[in-house]
Amino acid sequence: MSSPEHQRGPVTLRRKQVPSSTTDQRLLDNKSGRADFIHSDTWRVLRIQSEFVEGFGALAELGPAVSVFGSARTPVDHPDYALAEQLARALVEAGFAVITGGGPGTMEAANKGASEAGGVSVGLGIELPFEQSMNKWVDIGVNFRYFFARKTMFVKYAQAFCVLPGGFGTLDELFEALTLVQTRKVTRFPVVLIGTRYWGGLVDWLRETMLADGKISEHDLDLIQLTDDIDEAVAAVQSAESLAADQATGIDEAPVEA
Ligand SMILES: C/C(=C\CNc1ncnc2c1ncn2[C@@H]1O[C@H](COP(=O)(O)O)[C@@H](O)[C@H]1O)CO
Repeated sequence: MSSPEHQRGPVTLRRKQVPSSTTDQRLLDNKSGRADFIHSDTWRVLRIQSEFVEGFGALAELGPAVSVFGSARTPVDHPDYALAEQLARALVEAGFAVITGGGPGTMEAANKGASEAGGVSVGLGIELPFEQSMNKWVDIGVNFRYFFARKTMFVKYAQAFCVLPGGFGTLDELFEALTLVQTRKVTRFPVVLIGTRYWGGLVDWLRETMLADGKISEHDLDLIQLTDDIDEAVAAVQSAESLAADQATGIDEAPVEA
């Protein structure tokens, strides 16, 4: 007598592996009332997947865009707030949408500048342990539970990064971008630091300590541009197209370092 056989999608189950119920039956049964599965990694994978689906869906038709980073703590009356507004306005005038973290401070300023200039003002919000809402200048907002899904969007939908003075969050975003470009995980794109007084010390340290100690190459430092001038920042952003074209033709090729 042949043993019972059960097909579960591509999987064949025999003997003791044959289940006593069908997949549909298990799906529709809710008798146990248990809900702890929502805290399992398997369920989280689906939530993570849905963040990518929603993010890609919301931003797929965005067009050319620049991600603008900077401190969540910049007060409205701080010169950096005005600088971020001015930068976003100039980016919109140059034909770019502006993407921020959707929060307060510099993010709010950039969204305000972009929205008031009639451009597309995007906020990629993040769920935080304390109450936090998207700033009122965001016109397309997507909220994320997971930092890494959100960070993918900043890179995927931007032609360049502009980085205003900021803290840990800003540095994280800056160095993630630089690492992605350095390791050629993304096509080379401009990373513009705005604020020579604030960033100058960091750039000096990168050159005098990190480069001098052989932890990065001269070519890696060339990825960063430092300026106080908004027009210069926008021009650097606009160089993204020619950078991409150079890379496609191999002009920008530097040897991959071991
Ligand atoms: C701490 C405060 C608000 C936090 N709210 C944030 N909302 C959205 N995005 C944020 C927030 N805080 C950090 N980020 C991301 O990091 C960058 C700013 O971090 P920094 O440490 O302030 O430099 C920013 O670009 C965001 O993407 C205060 O109310």
